[in-house]
Amino acid sequence: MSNSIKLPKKLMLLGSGELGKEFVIAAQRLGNYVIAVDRYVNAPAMQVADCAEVISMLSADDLEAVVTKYQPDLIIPEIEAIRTEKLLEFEQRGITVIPTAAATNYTMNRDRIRELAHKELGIRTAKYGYAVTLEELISISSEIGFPNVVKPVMSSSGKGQSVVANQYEVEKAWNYAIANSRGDSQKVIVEEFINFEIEITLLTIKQWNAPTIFCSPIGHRQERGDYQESWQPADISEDKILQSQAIAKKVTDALGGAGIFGVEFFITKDEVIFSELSPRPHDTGMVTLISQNLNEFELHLRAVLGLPIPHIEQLGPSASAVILASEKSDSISFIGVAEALAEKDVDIKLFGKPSAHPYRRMGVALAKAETVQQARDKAITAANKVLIIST
Ligand SMILES: Nc1ncnc2c1ncn2[C@@H]1O[C@H](COP(=O)(O)OP(=O)(O)OP(=O)(O)O)[C@@H](O)[C@H]1O
Ligand SMILES: NCC(=O)N[C@@H]1O[C@H](COP(=O)([O-])[O-])[C@@H](O)[C@H]1O
Ligand SMILES: [Mg+2]
Repeated sequence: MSNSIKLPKKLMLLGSGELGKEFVIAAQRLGNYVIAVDRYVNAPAMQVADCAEVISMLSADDLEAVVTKYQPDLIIPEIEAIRTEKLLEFEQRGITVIPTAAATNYTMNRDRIRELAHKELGIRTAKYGYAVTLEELISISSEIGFPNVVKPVMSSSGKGQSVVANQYEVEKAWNYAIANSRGDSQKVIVEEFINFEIEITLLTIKQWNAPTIFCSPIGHRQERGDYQESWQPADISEDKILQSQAIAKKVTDALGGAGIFGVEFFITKDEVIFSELSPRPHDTGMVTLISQNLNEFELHLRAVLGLPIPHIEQLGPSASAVILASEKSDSISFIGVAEALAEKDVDIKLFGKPSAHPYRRMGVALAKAETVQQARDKAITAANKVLIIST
């Protein structure tokens, strides 16, 4: 099989943030040619790619222009906000879209992936409903009960998401969701609030010509719907790992194609509840930059190129903690990196984003230790040492 794979390949990355940057590094190490595309100049992955293009990825015309210009072998989406109907057209023209054009379309809309998982595949999810007006949201919220979680169907990283404690907070949640919805979508999903013991990401690697394989589960903690820290391995029972693997296999088989998927679950005392998934490396999976022999970006690359993955090794208790900006700035420096790196088994990645705004993720601290708790403490301590200053 491997003899038939000819390198280098020409890869077009749609979205060039921190996840893309690590993917480009992995791709470059095998000599591939990468065109990094995003909506702004000097995005992290552009800094390490062969060339860069700044376009609106929601514009079919812009996508057509870059694809015509470069004629890539593969198109690799890195974010959700892409005109996915256009990807379908590229796929029909013979360009491989990762994992498939249909999968990117399913997962950019919370309602589409939810209907696939729950209605078509019969997978357990939180109770949910949809609303396109405030009146509908008021009515569906009282059916679902309180507390519940309201999210725009088109958003990511917690944008527009809020936990609603009672009926008096519904209007505020509606306004917040609509104001932070991607594109012109006016649809929100309201979900039963799951009081989970832990939430996990199960990195699931779907291969062209080999069985689906899994990484050890990653535990994580979120605030404002956005990831703050993650750790591996997550302490959950073997039985629940097998249940989550079975669900991840079912959903990723339905989506098809090849690549890594970050499949998110809520784990309660008795249940494994499917939440959502990314058809690409996952932010919480950045912990694999320190915790595995092959990180999630190298795994994604191997899977999409059809290269073998003979063995994934988990290297012991590990954690990641985010480095967030607190202010708006177009000119950024960091201090404290030396102090953070002075600790054994700590690493820092700064993404090189050209501008900051409150809560924007600018870097990540990684740590390994004897126990998961120690690794988490170490990663958080390191992240706190790094200070972002405007220059
Ligand atoms: N029904 C729910 N019950 C409890 N917590 C929830 C629920 N839905 C979401 N959350 C919390 O909010 C976080 C973000 O939600 P979700 O993953 O749906 O949003 P997202 O915007 O797609 O995030 P990302 O793009 O970073 O994965 C979850 O990881 C979880 O911590
Ligand atoms: N949860 C999805 C996620 O983490 N995506 C990552 O964040 C970047 C956008 O960052 P920005 O908003 O700071 O530009 C994306 O390009 C991707 O790398
Ligand atoms: Mg999520």
